[in-house]
Amino acid sequence: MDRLIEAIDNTQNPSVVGLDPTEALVPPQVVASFADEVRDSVESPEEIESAQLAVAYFEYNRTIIDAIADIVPAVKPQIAMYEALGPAGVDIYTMTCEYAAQQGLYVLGDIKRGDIGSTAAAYAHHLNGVGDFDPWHEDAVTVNPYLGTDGITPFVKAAAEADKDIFVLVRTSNPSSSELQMLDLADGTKVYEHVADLVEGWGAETIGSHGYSRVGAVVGATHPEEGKALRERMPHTFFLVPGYGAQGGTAADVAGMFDKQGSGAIVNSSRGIIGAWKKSGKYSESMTADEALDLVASSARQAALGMRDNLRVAVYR
Ligand SMILES: O=c1ccn([C@@H]2O[C@H](COP(=O)(O)O)[C@@H](O)[C@H]2O)c(=O)[nH]1
Repeated sequence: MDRLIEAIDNTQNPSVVGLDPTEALVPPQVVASFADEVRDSVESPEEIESAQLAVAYFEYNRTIIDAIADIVPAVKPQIAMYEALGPAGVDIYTMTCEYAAQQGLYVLGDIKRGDIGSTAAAYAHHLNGVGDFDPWHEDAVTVNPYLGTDGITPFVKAAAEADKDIFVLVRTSNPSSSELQMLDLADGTKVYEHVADLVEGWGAETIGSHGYSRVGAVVGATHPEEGKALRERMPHTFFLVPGYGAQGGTAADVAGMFDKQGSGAIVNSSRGIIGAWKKSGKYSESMTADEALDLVASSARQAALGMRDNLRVAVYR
């Protein structure tokens, strides 16, 4: 986690921009501008739509990355948005991760994998690659702990080998998260608290020079009180905090998830940054693709600066 913490220190910005493109978030003239290019490159007419969206997603992502790379430490591409397009989308996911890494950003792949040990070992190649080849270009991935220790150990091992990190789901931001996570166990703890204790244990051998291990936790901005209590309970665990912005979380809600030095967490916003152009009031259907991308860039930068400034006030107090 040392590299992430140093990137946050360098930017004085504990936020990560989520790259979660959807068809509704990319201006239509940008998608349309790739029609001729993909028509000549696909093997069958059925592939045209996904190929066209995929190249449009990459242009959109590159525009956003260029607009924010000097002010944020990290990006979090959500692989589901890319897998939804099939192989063309997966290619764009890896190209996005590579491009972001080339711009000096820490790349947190939101892949939420989890399986029995042998299969988890295969998923863990997201971190340690294939021989010397790193096809994914991620610095960290998210992992689902539902299968327990043997589903996590391969990721911890791969992360240590490759000098990378993982973030394990502990208290997620979504409305139904309490159905399982808030259940009471026989010893009086909640399920999510038990997972939190496991996560501290899974990371114990990998604590870096800033006091945090390679095994981070996902803690939703929508649970401020539980997040604050988890900060105390998990002194060596760095938090990835989604749920800011579009899901209702605020800077005040996440403040308690940071440690006394203003470290210990990074807050994600996806739609709130990459979709800011839609709320700018400046968009017009008559814009060219280049004009629309300029608006995407300026709106994303403005939203990212606003988030940074709000977090600075709430966290670096
Ligand atoms: O508990 C969780 C875990 C992951 N996510 C992911 O974060 C982003 C949030 O997107 P917004 O547009 O900022 O709401 C998305 O990729 C989720 O899959 C989460 O929201 N909550």
